[in-house]
Amino acid sequence: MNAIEVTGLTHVYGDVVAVDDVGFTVAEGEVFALLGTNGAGKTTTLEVVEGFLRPAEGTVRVLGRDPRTERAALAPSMGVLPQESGLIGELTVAETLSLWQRLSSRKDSPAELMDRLALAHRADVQAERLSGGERRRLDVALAVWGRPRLVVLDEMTAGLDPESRQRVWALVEDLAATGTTVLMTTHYLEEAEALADRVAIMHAGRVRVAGTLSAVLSSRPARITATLPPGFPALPAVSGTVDLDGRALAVETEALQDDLHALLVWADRHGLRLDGLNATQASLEEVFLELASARMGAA
Ligand SMILES: Nc1ncnc2c1ncn2[C@@H]1O[C@H](COP(=O)(O)OP(=O)(O)OP(=O)(O)O)[C@@H](O)[C@H]1O
Repeated sequence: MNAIEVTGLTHVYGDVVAVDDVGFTVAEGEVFALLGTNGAGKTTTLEVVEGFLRPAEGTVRVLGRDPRTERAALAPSMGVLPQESGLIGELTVAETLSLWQRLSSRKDSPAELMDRLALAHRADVQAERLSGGERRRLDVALAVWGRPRLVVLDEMTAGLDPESRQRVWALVEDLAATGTTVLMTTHYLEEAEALADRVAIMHAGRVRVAGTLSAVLSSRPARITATLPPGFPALPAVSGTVDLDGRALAVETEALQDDLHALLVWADRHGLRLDGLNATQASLEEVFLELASARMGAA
């Protein structure tokens, strides 16, 4: 079953079309990352999924329910991390978690969560006195409280140092391993690479590319680079685009295996060494930047 089904979603603020005919599904137990440029419509999409916004058009089902009209019924199954912190400034970390213990129908261990998110030494500090990263970690603790069936995480590691980011990743990996569905946004592409089963890249309100990470990456040309030896003979025929700058060879290709094979056979036949030979798939960052710049240019 799909945990989330979004079809034809459009949302407008005044005359700004923030989300324009967006559709995607997230299977139960899947980690799905929405990526995109600033203002692409990610938070708006999440807020519709969370039931906070009524879309202008389209349908959204979350765990089989309408998140706007059935929010109360969904609450026990869904944890939400908004982009902006919603903590009560006067409450300490420990008080915040024990309040959650009383309010939530899900049970969890404040001590364990504080430990996992490196907040134990800050247990008696008021939320308003925490650092930005500590507040974010406390927000994350509330979102994952009691291992909900579904968590929606908007920029969960924004402003976190690398060690804290690793802790949050470990928490999300652990949730996913026990079957929680995760819908997340992030500006850190390595975060999507580390955690997500599938990604969708949004730009200007639309989903431009979606799929598994390997499908998204293989939709873009791969690259072979090498330094050719002095006086190298004529290059072999390859299907990709060859860029030769002196002895520096770069080939952009949709057929990485075939073109690499052709180059290696050619080098072998002529007894050549290809210094610094490197063959790589496009990175998520390349896909992202290419989409953003192409679409902006076209806009
Ligand atoms: N409350 C609002 N009123 C008017 N316009 C809004 C409002 N919230 C968002 N927008 C506009 O809607 C568009 C999408 O914004 P949204 O916050 O969904 O994007 P985002 O992808 O989450 O961006 P970011 O990565 O910067 O957080 C932007 O053009 C934004 O300026």
